[in-house]
Amino acid sequence: MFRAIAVRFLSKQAVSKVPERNYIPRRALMYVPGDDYKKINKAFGLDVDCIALDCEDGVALNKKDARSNIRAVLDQGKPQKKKNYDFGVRVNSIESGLCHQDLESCLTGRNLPDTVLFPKVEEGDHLKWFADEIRHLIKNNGKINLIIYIETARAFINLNEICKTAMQLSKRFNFIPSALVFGSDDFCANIGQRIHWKFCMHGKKLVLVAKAYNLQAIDMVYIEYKDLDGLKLQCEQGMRMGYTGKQVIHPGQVPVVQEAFLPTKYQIEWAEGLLKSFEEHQKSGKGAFSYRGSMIDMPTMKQAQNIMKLANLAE
Ligand SMILES: CC(C)(COP(=O)(O)OP(=O)(O)OC[C@H]1O[C@@H](n2cnc3c(N)ncnc32)[C@H](O)[C@@H]1OP(=O)(O)O)[C@@H](O)C(=O)NCCC(=O)NCCSC(=O)C[C@H](O)C(=O)O
Ligand SMILES: [Mg+2]
Repeated sequence: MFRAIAVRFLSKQAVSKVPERNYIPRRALMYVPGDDYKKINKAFGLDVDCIALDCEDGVALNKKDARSNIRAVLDQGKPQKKKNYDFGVRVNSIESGLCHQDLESCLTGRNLPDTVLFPKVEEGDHLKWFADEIRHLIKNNGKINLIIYIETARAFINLNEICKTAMQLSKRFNFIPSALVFGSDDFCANIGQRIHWKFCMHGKKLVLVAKAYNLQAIDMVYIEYKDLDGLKLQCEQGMRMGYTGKQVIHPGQVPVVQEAFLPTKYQIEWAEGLLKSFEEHQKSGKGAFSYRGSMIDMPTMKQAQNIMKLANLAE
């Protein structure tokens, strides 16, 4: 009796451990240097899922007052576009000594950004620091999404602990963990390498852990920004690994990435047909059946649902 109650209690705990979240599309996550008004205005005219005004690496060390520009942009209110988009601010890392000033500037004005992008997170304690900061800074029950950057060897070693801490803290503090980003450029610098195409193993680990915690996984930046064929190829590789989006640094990259992280017409047609067929077979009492030469059952049906969900959300 006691065991049955304990099992029921534990399984309830396990189920509620990783919450479902509202899905905010972030196929292209576009950086815009926060000190550059011209680029900021340009970005607001683009059809892009996520705009991240940057205080960190896209901004020179002697221009770190970018945070004041960003505050001014936030105070004017989020520019409205035909389609909603995620409006974020990437602050500097804790280690830089600039993070507190960035957060103070960007989170205490008239309007909050939708999302804070938090670079170079290496351990759970970094998130405790962050949670404590925003507890003091954000007023009136405001809440933000949090995107966590994984870009050092230590971060990869501590990945599970980082996500677990984020989940636990989010129950008590005013942020919602939304995504992990693979900061491959910083990762290369951290481990003393130059070329990052070979780091699939780490990229896969990031996807795996992100999915375990219902987080989006956002892939590496492609710095050869004029090579759109190479970008497309890398998007496809990332998508096949399970990434849901990619970092972008130039307007020319946006349409390629936005398109690449959508299901193709063929996939949508396949999924629609499969779902219809699945329903009919369920009614006639068949769990498994044949569809266009493949065996279909519950997991394949869920894959088809994922495709349709993505297609509908990004419309
Ligand atoms: C890479 C760039 C420095 C190139 O800039 P530029 O020479 O100005 O490019 P173009 O002349 O081709 O630009 C054409 C027009 O587009 C505007 N533009 C360019 N980039 C952006 C942008 N990011 N956002 C908005 N608008 C942009 C130009 O102003 C031109 O406008 P117009 O004259 O009206 O036609 C530049 O693209 C750039 O600075 N990109 C951002 C760099 C950046 O943010 N880097 C850091 C992020 S990457 C990262 O952090 C990776 C991760 O952390 C890791 O560790 O891996
Ligand atoms: Mg980085």
